[in-house]
Amino acid sequence: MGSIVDASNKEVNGTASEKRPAVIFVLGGPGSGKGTQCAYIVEHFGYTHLSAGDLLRAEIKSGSENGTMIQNMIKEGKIVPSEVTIKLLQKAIQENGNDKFLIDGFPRNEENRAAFEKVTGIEPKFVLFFECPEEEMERRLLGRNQGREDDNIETIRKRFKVFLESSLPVIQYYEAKGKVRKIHAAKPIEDVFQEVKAVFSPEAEKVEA
Ligand SMILES: Nc1ncnc2c1ncn2[C@@H]1O[C@H](COP(=O)(O)OP(=O)(O)OP(=O)(O)O)[C@@H](O)[C@H]1O
Ligand SMILES: Nc1ccn([C@@H]2O[C@H](COP(=O)(O)O)[C@@H](O)[C@H]2O)c(=O)n1
Ligand SMILES: [Mg+2]
Repeated sequence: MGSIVDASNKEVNGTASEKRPAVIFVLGGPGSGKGTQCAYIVEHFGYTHLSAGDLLRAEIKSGSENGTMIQNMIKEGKIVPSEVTIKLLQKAIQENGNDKFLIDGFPRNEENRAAFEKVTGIEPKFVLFFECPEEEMERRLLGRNQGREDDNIETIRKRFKVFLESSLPVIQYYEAKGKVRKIHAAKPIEDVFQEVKAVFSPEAEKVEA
């Protein structure tokens, strides 16, 4: 697996057109537990986890020409132009041998969603949506302690606003298509994973097919 095809299934990168990878979008507010649960899904169900935020942070560290722009956007809780994020996701998919991916924190707005679909022709199998109250997400982010420049109260409030205004409409778009699998995320990590596991069980996946 590895090459990316456009919507007409023509080759875009890599070798001749191959089957598109299976993609699950993992969405939810900042601090809802997306990364934490993705790590468990990887362990139990063999997916590869790609976090859009992690890819953008790695791009800053790499000294790329886009680094300063990305850093400023992240500090302000803003959404980086789709072109930049999609290139990073495409590269990560291409470089990986797996054929099934969890794409965490993407699409973050309508522009992300439409551009990804247009460029890759990939429709998500389903969307995992971690629903969590803001007060709980705020508590988690302020206690995360991973040295993230956006885990301060000022930026957290901006991220919540962007989530409500730009990301929720994307979830509603997929809801209308019957693709959203909602998870109640304001529970202990293990309890959340029990709910996640049910979505990934072979029986549940059969219904998706
Ligand atoms: N169910 C939970 N209960 C309590 N704490 C949790 C739970 N899930 C995750 N956490 C903790 O909350 C913090 C945020 O979790 P995580 O990084 O998984 O969230 P996220 O949705 O990926 O956030 P972001 O959008 O900012 O990347 C971490 O410190 C994590 O250990
Ligand atoms: N599709 C995306 C995803 C993320 N960003 C930027 O990165 C920040 C951190 O994202 P996390 O998922 O790790 O919380 C986010 O606030 C955005 O600034 C983006 O632009 N586009
Ligand atoms: Mg995360």
